[in-house]
Amino acid sequence: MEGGESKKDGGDECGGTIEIWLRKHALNFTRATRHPFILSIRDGSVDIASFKRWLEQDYLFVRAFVAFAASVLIKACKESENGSDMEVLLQGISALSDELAWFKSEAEKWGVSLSGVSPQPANLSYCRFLDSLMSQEVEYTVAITAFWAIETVYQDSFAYCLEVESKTPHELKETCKRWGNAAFGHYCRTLQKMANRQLHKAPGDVIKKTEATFLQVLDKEIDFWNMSHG
Ligand SMILES: Cc1ncc(CO)c(N)n1
Repeated sequence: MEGGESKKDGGDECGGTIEIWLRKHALNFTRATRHPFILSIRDGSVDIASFKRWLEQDYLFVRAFVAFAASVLIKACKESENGSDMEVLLQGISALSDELAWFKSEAEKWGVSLSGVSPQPANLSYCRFLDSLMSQEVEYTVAITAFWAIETVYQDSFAYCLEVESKTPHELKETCKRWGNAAFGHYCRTLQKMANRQLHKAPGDVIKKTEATFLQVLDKEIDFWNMSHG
């Protein structure tokens, strides 16, 4: 399909299935990673009430995301022929533990109480979608690609807010660095290789299902950013 027969990972940075999809669905990807909320952080015009709403809702999302990450880890242990997938995902889960602690301290910094927050409809819908991907019937290929996409939307969005020309307010730099930093970028590229490797050996129906799931993730991410408008 993509010709890279000599590559054991099923495709290099420009020739894997994921790279093809990123080109094919560039508009959707851009909508998810260059959302008005992100643009407002980058140009310094961000409404702090919107930021606080995002912070509250994302804390709840990350708690649900931990369970999804655990389900992807289990699939990797059972299905991946590559033992290093499990190690990458285990490290990712350990980073999510730091992330939850970070949300708590960040909320305190902004005077936001996380204990009484209830999830908004877009958040509930995203969490239900994650739940559906946790089922045993969902292939590792589908799950690891969704996992990659979820992390990558944040990486790409927040890295954009850290570019030299950006006017991101100082108080939000730390938030942007959480996902926009180079190490997180490297982690996302590792996840991308893992997804590509799976897709390279997947049957056609699973590839189709994975592409549809990727597009669903992008839609859910856009709806999630929309919540910040209140
Ligand atoms: C909604 C959302 N998508 C992706 C991430 C990345 O972990 C996050 N924290 N929240």
